[in-house]
Amino acid sequence: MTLLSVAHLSAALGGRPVLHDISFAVGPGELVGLIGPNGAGKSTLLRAVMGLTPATGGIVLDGEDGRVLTAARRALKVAFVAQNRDVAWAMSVEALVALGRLPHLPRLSPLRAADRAAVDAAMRMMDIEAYRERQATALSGGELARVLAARALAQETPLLLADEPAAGLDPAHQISLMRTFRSLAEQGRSVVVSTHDLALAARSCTRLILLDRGRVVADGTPEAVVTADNLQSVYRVRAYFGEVEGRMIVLPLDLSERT
Ligand SMILES: Nc1ncnc2c1ncn2[C@@H]1O[C@H](COP(=O)(O)OP(=O)(O)OP(=O)(O)O)[C@@H](O)[C@H]1O
Repeated sequence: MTLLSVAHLSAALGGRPVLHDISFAVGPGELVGLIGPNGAGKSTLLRAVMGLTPATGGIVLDGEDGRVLTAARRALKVAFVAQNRDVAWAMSVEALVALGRLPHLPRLSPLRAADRAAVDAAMRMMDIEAYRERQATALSGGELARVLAARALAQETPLLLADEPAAGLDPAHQISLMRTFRSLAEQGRSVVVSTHDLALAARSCTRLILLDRGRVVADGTPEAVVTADNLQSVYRVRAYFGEVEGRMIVLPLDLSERT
């Protein structure tokens, strides 16, 4: 069983090929880290899965053809935390998080008890209850990032895609975000999260997909993907590798001297 399946996906932006023949499937229980250098195609891939960027190839979301899903139906299957954190309107944090419930509500209906519970739970998970009444446009970068993640969590979809959601978060909130994602996966959902934090990805994710210049160059366990060779050939860095509490540690140290 898969919640997301991508087959031979290719995309071009501004007339330039950006994704080349990408195929993978993600099943319930997986927390997949999407890694790769700047410009590798991580955002384009996530946006293509969401139907926000034109692409060729197959996309199946929770058993339905992603190419023909209506926006309303898609919103019941997949939530998206975008890299762009612009908020257009000065609304309260609580109202913004509650937008995540719209796909579940009949048109113009007020929130029901279950919707309020989902909003409260999402705010608790992202530690933003103290900002409930604050204007979303008057938060710090990391606070706003947690609010936007909470909106996606409130959507309670089987599949969650998040584009660099940990960027700008302090260490405690980064760890707690990844714990939340891990716990969603353990409940049988699928999460795909892009990040540049190789250490966090290696520690938290059940699987990593490494993109380079629009192609999948490695896909497997963190130990199989975050290797000295891959860091050298894809990121051009050398790193320290270790293990603490049974989990992998990786710390980029310097630019690679090998060519
Ligand atoms: N609107 C656009 N028009 C043309 N090229 C684009 C456009 N948006 C992105 N690109 C190019 O597509 C490639 C993939 O970009 P993408 O944003 O998917 O990479 P990324 O892996 O998410 O990068 P980053 O880690 O820097 O966020 C890059 O080379 C980028 O310059």
